[in-house]
Amino acid sequence: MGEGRSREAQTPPVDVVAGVIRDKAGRILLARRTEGRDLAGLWEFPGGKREPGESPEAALARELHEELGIDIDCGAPLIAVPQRYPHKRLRLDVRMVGAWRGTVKGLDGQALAWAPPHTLASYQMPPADIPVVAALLQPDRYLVTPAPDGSDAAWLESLERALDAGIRRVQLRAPHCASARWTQLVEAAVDACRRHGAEVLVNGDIALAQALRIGVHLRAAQLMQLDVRPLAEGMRVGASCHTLDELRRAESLGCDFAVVGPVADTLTHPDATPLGWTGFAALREEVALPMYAIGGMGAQDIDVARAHGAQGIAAIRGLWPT
Ligand SMILES: Nc1nc2c([nH]c(=O)n2[C@H]2C[C@H](O)[C@@H](COP(=O)(O)OP(=O)(O)OP(=O)(O)O)O2)c(=O)[nH]1
Ligand SMILES: [Mg+2]
Repeated sequence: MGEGRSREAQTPPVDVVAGVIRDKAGRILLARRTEGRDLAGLWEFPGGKREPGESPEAALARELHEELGIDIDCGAPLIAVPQRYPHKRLRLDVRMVGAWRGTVKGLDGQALAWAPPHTLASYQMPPADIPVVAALLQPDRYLVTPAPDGSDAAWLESLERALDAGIRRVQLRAPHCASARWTQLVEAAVDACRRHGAEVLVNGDIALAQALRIGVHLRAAQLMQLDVRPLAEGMRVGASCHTLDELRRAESLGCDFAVVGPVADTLTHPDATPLGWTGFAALREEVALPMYAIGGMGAQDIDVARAHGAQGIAAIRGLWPT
């Protein structure tokens, strides 16, 4: 890290607040940034800079009144994304908009689009918006399975209970499990996940992922040895990352998301120094990937994770029914 960079790291981020506005059909409003401003031509969630002393809620209401001519009730926080751009740092605080009144108009001459949620990824957006779109569309909990230490039936029963409890993204992982037994168990688990409409990735085994047409979750060392995305587009690729180099590789390979940690102390890696939320956010702002926080996490940590730009949390113990 050069001297210029470390000085820049100390400039405080610009506080931006933006809103997710939906119509009765569930479509989401996007605005196109006008010519002559930074990031011109890209689509964004309407909003703007917070003024000194202004609350995020008041700033969002003011911006949407000025830019769109509507009056809003500010709803729940969705995600707050720290992001570094070449000439500034940003914290993009995105709120769900509850009720709103008036007729939406592009008062700054900006183009507007009502996007059905599944089309959001087809709009060109600034880097900070990639985690925002993922927060709208993808699961906030990522279950990593523990090794089956008892019977296979008991392990499958726990998986089933996790799926019943609403888990919709699962990584099948069993570091010390013999391979024939594991392959059989993976097949049964994939079946259970499909029945529940949950997405499933297998840890490390690219060939098995291809054979079963499921996703793959890359280990950090494996990630660094790859030069191309190991599965076709449409098949999920996740990656475990601990450093900025690994995150940059995950981003350049076109991984769908990364898992980053340990954020807190964890029994899985007792010797690792936790990143803390500040360390997590510092990595977060350098890449435009959806990132799950892992290490001592449970469902109760999702809100704080989202406030630091995470997609949500990943966990073994914290999400596995006992
Ligand atoms: N509103 C909004 N801004 C975003 C998004 N994503 C993203 O990177 N940004 C960046 C672009 C800008 O650098 C910054 C927002 O500043 P802005 O220039 O739009 O602020 P503003 O509406 O107050 O307008 P201005 O009068 O200061 O030009 O945040 C997004 O989804 N919505
Ligand atoms: Mg604006």
